[in-house]
Amino acid sequence: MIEARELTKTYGTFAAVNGIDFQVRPGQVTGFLGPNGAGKSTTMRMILGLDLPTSGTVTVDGRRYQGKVWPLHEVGALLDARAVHPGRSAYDHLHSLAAANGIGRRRVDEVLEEVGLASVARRRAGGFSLGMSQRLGIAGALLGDPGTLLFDEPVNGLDPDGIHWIRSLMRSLAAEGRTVLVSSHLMSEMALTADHLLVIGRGRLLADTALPDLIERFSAGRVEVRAAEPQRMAGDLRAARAQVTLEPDGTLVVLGLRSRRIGELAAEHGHVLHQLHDVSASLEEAYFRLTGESVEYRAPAAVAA
Ligand SMILES: Nc1ncnc2c1ncn2[C@@H]1O[C@H](COP(=O)(O)OP(=O)(O)OP(=O)(O)O)[C@@H](O)[C@H]1O
Repeated sequence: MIEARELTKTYGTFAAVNGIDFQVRPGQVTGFLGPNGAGKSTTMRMILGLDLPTSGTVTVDGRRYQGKVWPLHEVGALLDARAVHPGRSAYDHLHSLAAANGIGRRRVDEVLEEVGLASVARRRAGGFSLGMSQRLGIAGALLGDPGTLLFDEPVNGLDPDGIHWIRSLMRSLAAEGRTVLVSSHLMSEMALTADHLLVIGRGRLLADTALPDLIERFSAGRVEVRAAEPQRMAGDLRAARAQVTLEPDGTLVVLGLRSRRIGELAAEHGHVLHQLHDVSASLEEAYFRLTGESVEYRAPAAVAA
């Protein structure tokens, strides 16, 4: 379990992380989401002890970082996949990490196999593609078989096969009872991987929620109706104080009445309905609405000529 209390990191007067509280529980994948510059990497660096909080605390399994980087058998992390000496082979890189942590050679072979790099283990890491570097970084995180794992943007540079692989890896690590925190700025990717979400924007926590609850929160009771007589149906719905929009394809988008009541109303007025369904927000939509105010770097809107 990772636990942050009032966690804050300031650079001069700028608060990159601004008094956030959260728990990352074992046995599930927790997605850490937010726009560029939201404070995800800074938070992860503080969890790992690579950066000290300006104030507040963060603990891993109830313990505070004690001035040394967490040993690999406690916390494994993928932060910057390119942070490998370019002249070293994948094997040598992992072996030196292993040796510094009292981990045997056999485990190096195991993780190389697990991440699919066994056949290129003797090649220079400097010649690796971004996807291969990501795999090497992940191998480093797994080396000590730790109970807590942090992955910063792990699918960067991976092809669809690689993306699928990393999703299953995260899920199986969580299923083994480990604590897994994965950062991303892509909601669509997290939708397929995470059980729980922490959403951050401008250094503040915007949501700490199970995935379905986030969707529910932004769905706002929108109902779509297709009726044999859309105009007459719209009139009857408006008379019942609903807000109704008639789309060009004849669909009525209704706000302010639940689908059950709309069905009853249709029966009362003798309408034939072809479709009646509650529209839930997509996760992407929920995310954009949640973070809309906190996007730091946005392309300027096109100026009309
Ligand atoms: N060493 C530093 N000195 C000054 N400002 C910093 C430093 N490190 C980070 N920041 C600022 O803190 C904010 C948060 O950065 P951080 O890298 O944590 O964001 P992020 O959510 O990981 O973004 P991204 O998705 O782009 O990686 C940014 O505005 C960044 O410019």
